Amino acid sequence: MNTVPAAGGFDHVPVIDVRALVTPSSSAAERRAVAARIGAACRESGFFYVVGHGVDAGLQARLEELSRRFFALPLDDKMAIRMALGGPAWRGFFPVGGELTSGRPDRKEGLYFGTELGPEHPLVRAGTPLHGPNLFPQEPRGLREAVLDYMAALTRLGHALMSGIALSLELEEDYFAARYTGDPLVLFRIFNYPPGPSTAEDGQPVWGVGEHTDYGVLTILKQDDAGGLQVKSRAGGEVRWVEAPPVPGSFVCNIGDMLDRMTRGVYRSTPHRVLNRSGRDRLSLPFFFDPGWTTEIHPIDAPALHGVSTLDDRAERWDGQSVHAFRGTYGDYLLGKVGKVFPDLRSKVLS
Ligand SMILES: O=C(O)CCC(=O)C(=O)O
Ligand SMILES: [Fe+2]
Repeated sequence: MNTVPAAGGFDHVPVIDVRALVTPSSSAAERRAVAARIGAACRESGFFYVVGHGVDAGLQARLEELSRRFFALPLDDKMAIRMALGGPAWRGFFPVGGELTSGRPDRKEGLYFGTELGPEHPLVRAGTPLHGPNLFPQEPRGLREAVLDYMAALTRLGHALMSGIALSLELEEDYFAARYTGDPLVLFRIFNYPPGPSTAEDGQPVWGVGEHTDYGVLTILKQDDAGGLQVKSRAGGEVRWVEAPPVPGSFVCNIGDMLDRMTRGVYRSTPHRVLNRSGRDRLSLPFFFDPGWTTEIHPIDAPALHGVSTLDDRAERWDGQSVHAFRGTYGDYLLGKVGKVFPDLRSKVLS
């Protein structure tokens, strides 16, 4: 039996043109060629940029401008939609220091959104955490429409990229849609990372976001031109933090814990972190395209993965846990994580 090769290092995040995956008239060979590049990136670093994705540049510019105007509002105005008011739907604003990674406050403020669901939706009626209506601010006008349009566009892109990931594993293109992401759990955040000293009084670095992995299958991130996203590369025992600098017109994609679990560690959920050294605000918009809440996560029986045995990486992981030990639904996994990042809100979500 083969084993997963010891993780080699990498020195950059590749840029992949995914036009063939978002163009219905593309040929099977064109789609497979893109998929092969995605597969190589997923095995090597778990990170890749996408260009040629077809998401409207005007919509992106509008959303970025409105987001900056929101964060420039007085704190009291922003707190009018604070997360405590979103209840179990887990939506709204949190101020700088309000979110923790590995127990330490991140230097970022943000807005949480998700698929807009009304009170009649069965999962909302059942009181399912992280499902419900969004909290939109009064000001700036138009943010609501921009967020909803952007989530719809990125959901389409998420489906297209998952079909490429399926092809890269020699699976049918709709493998993930048929089992996990047909009705995806979509979480969308808009973050502002204010500038500030890079060390705290206790000498510890002040991260915009501390080292972590993402929880689901695929994250699609829009970042502005400030830079500061770093990806962990490990060659032998040596750790190196590789920058993922801004690439105009691109999104940064990365694999989450659930795809790592499904592929027995072959597609890597790679740790990353943010350090804003630009001296100005950094805006970033991560979009999480994840398995449906009630879907059970299983290792994939793919020809491309036959003979691979599961890598136990718990000693290396930021949270000291192995995703490969996990049994259950994506909802179970996510609930175990979210309580740790917002301890104050945990009782509201878990009750
Ligand atoms: O803001 C970024 O560049 C990364 C954010 C991130 O890693 C996350 O929200 O999971
Ligand atoms: Fe992340």
